[in-house]
Amino acid sequence: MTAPEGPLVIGVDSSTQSTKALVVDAATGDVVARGQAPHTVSPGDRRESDPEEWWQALRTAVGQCGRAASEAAAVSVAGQQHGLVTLDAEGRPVREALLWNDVRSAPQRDRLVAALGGPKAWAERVGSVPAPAFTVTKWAWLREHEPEAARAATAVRLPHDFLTERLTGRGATDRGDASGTGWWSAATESYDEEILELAGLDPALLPPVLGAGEAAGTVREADDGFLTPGTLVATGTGDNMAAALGLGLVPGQAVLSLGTSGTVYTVSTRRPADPTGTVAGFADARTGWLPLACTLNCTLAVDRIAALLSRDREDVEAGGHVTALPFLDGERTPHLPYATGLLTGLQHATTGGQVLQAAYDGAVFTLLRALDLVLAETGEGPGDTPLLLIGGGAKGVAWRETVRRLSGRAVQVPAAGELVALGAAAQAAGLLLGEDPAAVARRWRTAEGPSYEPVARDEEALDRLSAALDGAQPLLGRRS
Ligand SMILES: Nc1ncnc2c1ncn2[C@@H]1O[C@H](COP(=O)(O)OP(=O)(O)O)[C@@H](O)[C@H]1O
Ligand SMILES: O=C(CO)[C@@H](O)[C@H](O)COP(=O)(O)O
Repeated sequence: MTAPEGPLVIGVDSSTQSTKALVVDAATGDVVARGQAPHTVSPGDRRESDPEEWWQALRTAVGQCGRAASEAAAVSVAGQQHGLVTLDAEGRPVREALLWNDVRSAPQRDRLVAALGGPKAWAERVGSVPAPAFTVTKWAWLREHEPEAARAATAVRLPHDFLTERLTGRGATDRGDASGTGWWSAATESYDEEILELAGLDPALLPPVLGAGEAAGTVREADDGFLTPGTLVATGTGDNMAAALGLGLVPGQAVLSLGTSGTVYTVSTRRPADPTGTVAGFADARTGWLPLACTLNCTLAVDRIAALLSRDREDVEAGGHVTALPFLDGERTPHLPYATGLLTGLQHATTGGQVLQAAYDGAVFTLLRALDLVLAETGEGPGDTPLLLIGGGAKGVAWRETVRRLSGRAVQVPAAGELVALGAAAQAAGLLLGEDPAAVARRWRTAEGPSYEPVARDEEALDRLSAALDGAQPLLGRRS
């Protein structure tokens, strides 16, 4: 390997299933070392993970990068959004973190939405109508179901700022991830005291929200050698905000990310405020906005259906009229927290491969429907640049071909696979070099990769999926 041209920086992606770490040459964007360590998520209706495991996974993944990691001059941590981390006075988790895909807080969500005056009030004030994913609903759930745990919390954090604090010893968060809590107002760009009061959360438990380009601190002495004490630590951000940075995204470009969650988003200079709640009006990790829609059932749901059918995930077949809405664990987009999966149109002639293809179609359909609304929030047209396909699923041919067939758009798959970790690395490089991190990523050419021409949109499948969703609303919306 050639010697790096510039200083080294570390980008960390602490997402739902694993932590990934990259050591990157800040001058060229070349990845000089990488590491990865898995996370455990509790099964059943709980979606919880131990923050201590994230910390150990971060140490393992960075440790796998070897000497390059200890030579790095700056580091940044991006994390799965929304998770509720509660800490005691010693900085230890009071209990496991409640994750973004845990829908048990749906009743608390409904009560909070009503208490502030309904969806429109939330959209105008916070930028988003909270889904049960949002941290504020999880805090309300905790206070109701485990009041002793809520009382024991002396600090409330998001996943990425918990990890950043472990590195620096100082609490801090950023506007991007703060915008997914539900208690940060997009209108005033500050914590909303009325909402905190409604949720029963003392603002003193929250970290300061740092501005774009500020440092969270430096790696503290106590950290026994896996990073060099004094290394600069950037604010970090939510994983979707980091991927937007990592792609150097500009208004007019749209992203479809296929991971544990499915997300569609773009960046915008206009502050989003969608009262239907489909589009979350997140802040980005700079000074702009990140209108985004998120589904709960993406790669894991389709992989589960492949496993039920005993098929490889690529073993799909075209044809037939089977329709699947793979809402295995409730769904966020559309807002159907109590939904379960639906299969309709099965016939004697239906094959297993067609059922699997139907699951892909169902997962992609909900994302593409939401993408139209995401783009509408920017006030600009749909744009004619290719749809950027990222996340673990972007490696799959079945995913890519389903997106092409149901979108009718050109699709580009960035060759750089780890856009969240790269975005965090770009943030670290931006801090170190005094540059805009998105400009750093554009200089690194992270979005480049094979492009696939548009194909005719499969209107028949889209109509069938729309009809199935509309027809099944009463069934899918019911609380069992
Ligand atoms: N070669 C592949 N083809 C299709 N899907 C893949 C491939 N490799 C990984 N995946 C999918 O990627 C998912 C993980 O994506 P990732 O973006 O890393 O998740 P997260 O960030 O939510 O932890 C897995 O659930 C798996 O289904
Ligand atoms: O809740 C959201 C976005 O609002 C999710 O996108 C989470 O941020 C989790 O991301 P992955 O682990 O699937 O990347």
